[in-house]
Amino acid sequence: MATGDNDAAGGGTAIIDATGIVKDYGHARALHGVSLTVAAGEFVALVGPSGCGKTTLLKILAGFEEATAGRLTIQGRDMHGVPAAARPTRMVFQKLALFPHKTVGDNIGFPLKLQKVAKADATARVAAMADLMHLKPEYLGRWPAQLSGGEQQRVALARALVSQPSVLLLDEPMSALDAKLKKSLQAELKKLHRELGTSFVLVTHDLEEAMMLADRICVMRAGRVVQIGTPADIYYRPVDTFVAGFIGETNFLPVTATAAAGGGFSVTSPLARGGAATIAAERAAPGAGAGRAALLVRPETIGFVTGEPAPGRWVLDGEVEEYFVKGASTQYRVRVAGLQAALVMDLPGSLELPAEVGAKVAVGFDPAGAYLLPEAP
Ligand SMILES: Nc1ncnc2c1ncn2[C@@H]1O[C@H](COP(=O)(O)OP(=O)(O)OP(=O)(O)O)[C@@H](O)[C@H]1O
Repeated sequence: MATGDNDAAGGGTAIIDATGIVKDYGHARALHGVSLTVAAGEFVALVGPSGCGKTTLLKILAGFEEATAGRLTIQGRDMHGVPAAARPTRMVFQKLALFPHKTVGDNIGFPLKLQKVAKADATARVAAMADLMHLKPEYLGRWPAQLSGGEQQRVALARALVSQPSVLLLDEPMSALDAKLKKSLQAELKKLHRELGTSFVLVTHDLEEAMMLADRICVMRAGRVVQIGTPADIYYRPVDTFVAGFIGETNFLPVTATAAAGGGFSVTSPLARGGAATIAAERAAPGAGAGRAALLVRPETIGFVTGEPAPGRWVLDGEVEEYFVKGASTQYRVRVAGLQAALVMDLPGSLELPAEVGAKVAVGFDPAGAYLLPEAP
């Protein structure tokens, strides 16, 4: 779907409806009119380069920052002037904000104490939440410093969830964890989301994490939303070279496009052998038009060509610049004359390497399976 497609996934009821959110810090504009809806029970990830405004947007949803302009409703209620504590949202920060001098149990139960929940009820809810987060009962009497980093992050999650918020806002909650712990907490987070039916909005730098966890990904750039869509939309149907390049390493082949019947395009490239190729209308971004354009060719769709290429394939000649054995796959970088960046290819991993550094090679792909984008600005 194109830019501005903010409809909640699956047409569910919007729990968060943010329209035209502007945020100025002094004279600097951090958000330039951002619109986002989040459906009840949906998991949305906010991604984008450092400083693009992800955390600012999350803080506005949480009530830790007030928007300069725009309208925010949560559960149909206008949030203007509503303090964080009175919103049906809870936020988990990148840096743990656990109280060091309260026990783990008191940390988790703190929101219930504020809500003046009866002690027996609160104790039961803290125990249930600790259990859900795989925190052993004996941990409840410890100090936060006596738990590991991953366990502390689970305490922070338990504290955010104990008061049963409708929306959980997560600001890079896993960025401080090592790779293995991160993987296990990601799996737990996904399971938790499924079990609780709470809406999650996650800010992350980790694109794989966003692809794995989110129902929809919102890609931001310089205070604006560039595209909102399912992980498959964002990966296979990016609106431009920025989104395509941001979500995974990829290739852009300069092409010349002319309009073809049925809304598609006929494309040619001076760098490729194989003649004009037809790109169907559904394989062209809404902004792509006749003239100079970029063909998005994902690394996993390119292979070495030996002998006669299959009909319809485009073939480029080049030289192996580098390769990386990654286990399940091997990445090759092939220098092609006339192409700015080396062509990146991901081949299935194998014991025998198909080519060494410096080898003259031919690589090929099916242009009809590529995706046409407007030329990079
Ligand atoms: N309290 C503040 N005062 C002034 N400027 C701020 C403040 N908070 C953020 N900014 C600026 O607003 C812009 C957006 O910041 P924000 O933290 O929302 O970005 P981000 O996308 O979350 O970045 P990162 O991925 O690095 O965390 C940045 O240019 C930042 O310097």
